[in-house]
Formats: sequence, structure tokens, C-alpha cells
Amino acid sequence: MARFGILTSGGDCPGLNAVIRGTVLQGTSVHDHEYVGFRDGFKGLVYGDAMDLDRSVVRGISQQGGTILGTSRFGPYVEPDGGADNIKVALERLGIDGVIAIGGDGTMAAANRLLEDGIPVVGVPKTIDNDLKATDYTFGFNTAVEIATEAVDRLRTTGNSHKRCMVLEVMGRHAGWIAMYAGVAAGAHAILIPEQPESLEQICEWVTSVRDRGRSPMVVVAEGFKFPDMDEAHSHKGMDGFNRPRLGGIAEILAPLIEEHTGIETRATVLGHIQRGGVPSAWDRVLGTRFGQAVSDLVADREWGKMVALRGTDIVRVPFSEAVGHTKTVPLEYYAGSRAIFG
Ligand SMILES: Nc1ncnc2c1ncn2[C@@H]1O[C@H](COP(=O)(O)OP(=O)(O)OP(=O)(O)O)[C@@H](O)[C@H]1O
Ligand SMILES: O=P(O)(O)OC[C@H]1O[C@](O)(CO)[C@@H](O)[C@@H]1O
Ligand SMILES: [Mg+2]
Repeated sequence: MARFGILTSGGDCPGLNAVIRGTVLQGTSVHDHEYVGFRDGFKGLVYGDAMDLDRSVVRGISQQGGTILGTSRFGPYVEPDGGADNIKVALERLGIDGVIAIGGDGTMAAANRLLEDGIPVVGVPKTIDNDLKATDYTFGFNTAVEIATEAVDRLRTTGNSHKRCMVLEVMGRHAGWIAMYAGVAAGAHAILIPEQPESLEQICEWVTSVRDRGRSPMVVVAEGFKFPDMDEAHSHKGMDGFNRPRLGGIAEILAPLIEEHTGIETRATVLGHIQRGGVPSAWDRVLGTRFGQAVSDLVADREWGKMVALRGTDIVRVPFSEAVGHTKTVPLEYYAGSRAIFG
């Protein structure tokens, strides 16, 4: 009987459990597969730390946030125990025929390297940031947008009551999809994204024009937003597990600047990991389940080096090369269209 190992890697994301369930149900009922789950991302793969995944283990998990397997930013090549040779030994010991890596662009890059080193591996794209180019949408994004939109709606009522300018910071390292969708959905007066620097003068002009017609300005800013004179996004929290700057905090810089330049009392809120945790939306559960079922079919066909993806309404198979090294950013024409009605 064919046996496959599943891992979740990178930041967690609502819908991961729906993928795990969809894979196990499709694989066990349609293909007669067996599955195990590696704990804590590539760490479990490197150390052969795995748990059995059968129908009873995945029962009722689609509606749970996070991942029952745990996740991490541990790399499969981390010394002293990582590397393809060691992983091959672990896979052989556990009797595993192939690996399903569920993760973002970094996870797909790692999986691609493992593939080149002879490990049979396929991928499932996940990220709340929706910045993976090879798929139209990733699960988790819809949930994050719902949470961020509700946050904007709530900030508006308190902002209106006090006649304050409210600034909400959402996630988005290189791509401002969450900021764009939540900002447009909630009718924000300015949306600031990593793709398009905006000057403080321009932001204050939008804020002032809102105030001048008797409204309370609402600004949504992505964590990766930069003023024109910034080379890198704001970071003051050190590095993450993969040695990249941890972002977050640009709203705390922006709010006092707006207050100083416009005279409008301004407050900042950083939404943070609230937008990544908790129950997935129905849409994300459906996409996660479809991805899970499709990746079970993919390993049944032994099409290593591919990732499942959403194109239009279809689930398709794309090579890792399409998913690695290309960030799906907000098109500048789309931003320009939205920007035309800021203020
Ligand atoms: N080019 C690479 N070669 C080997 N390992 C890599 C590479 N890129 C990333 N990794 C490993 O894969 C892990 C997961 O990648 P990353 O932290 O970028 O998250 P992700 O999968 O992109 O998800 P998200 O960005 O949504 O949190 C990294 O922490 C790192 O250990
Ligand atoms: O604090 P963590 O878990 O390292 O993750 C933060 C990052 O994760 C992401 O949400 C992607 O999952 C980015 O937008 C953000 O910069
Ligand atoms: Mg990533």
C-alpha cells in the first residue's frame, strides 16, 4: 500500500486542517493510500518525527484554525542533521513513498530543492498574504480579509464617535492584498501597500480632505508599506526563524506623523496574528478541501515536483518552477484605480 507524509511549513493559515482532512479522506477512500503527518514542518521530516493520519484523526478538523501537525520555519537543509541524504534515510525507515509539503513560497522553494536532490515531493500553496503567483487564490486569504474588514468596520465607529483618524495595520510583507481587499470592502479613505510608496504629504492630504467634509478618516496600511525614502520595510522586532526581519509597527510610526501634520487626533491599531488565527471561512474550508483531494490524486499519479493550484474555478497541477521566485503583487493599475477615490 502506498504511504505518503504530509507537512505544514511557514506561517500557519486558516484552512490547513481542511487540506489535511481532504487529502486523507480522498487518499484512503479513493486510492487506498496510507498517510502520516510530519510534526512542525520540515523539522519532522528531518528527524522522522511523524504521527499516523487516518480517518479518525482528521474527523471534524476542517473547521479548526491552525494546523494539527504544527508548523515552523525550520529548513530541511539546516545543519547538522538536515539535507537530502538524511531525509532519504528517514523516509525509508518510515516506509514513505512521497512527501506533500503545504506551505508558501519559501516552502515551495525548499521543496523544489529537495526535488532536485531526489526526494519525491509535491506541494499545496497556502498563505493568508495571497502572494503566490501560480494560483489565483490561496486559502486563508479569505478568512484574513473577513477579520481585517470587521476590524476596519469596528474602528470606524469608535473613530466617528471621537472624530479621530484611525490607522489599521494588516499583514502583507511584499504584497498588499489583505490591505486592498479589507480597505475596499470597508470603504477606507486611504490604503497603503508595499507595492506603491506614498508620501506623508499625500497621505495627510487624503486625511484632511476627509476631515474637511466632516468625516473621520480611516487608513489601512500593510506592514510592508514604505515611504518613498525608505529602502526596507519598517522592522524593530529582530529576525524570524529564517533570518528575515520581522515586520510590523509601521502604523505606530504613521499615526503620530498624521496627527502632527494635520492636527487630527490619530490612533494606531496593529491587527497582527488575530488575522491568521481562528476558524476558517466557509470559502477557505472549501478551497482547502479541494486542494487536499487534488493533491491526493497528484501523489497517486506520482507527478513529483508539482503543486496544485486554483485557476478560475478549476484545480490544476503546475510545476514548482511556476510557484518559486515570483511574487504575486497587487497590479499597479488596480491600485491606481482604487487610489482615484481615496480621500
Ligand atoms: N530557497 C530555500 N532553500 C531551502 N529552504 C528554504 C528556502 N526558502 C525557504 N526555505 C525554508 O522553508 C521555510 C518556510 O518558508 P517561509 O518561512 O518563507 O514560509 P512560507 O512557506 O513562504 O510561508 P509564509 O510566507 O506564508 O509564512 C523557511 O523558514 C526555510 O526554513
Ligand atoms: O510572526 P510570524 O509567524 O513569523 O509571521 C509573520 C509573517 O507571516 C505572514 O503572515 C505570512 O504568513 C506575513 O504577512 C508576516 O510578515
Ligand atoms: Mg512566504
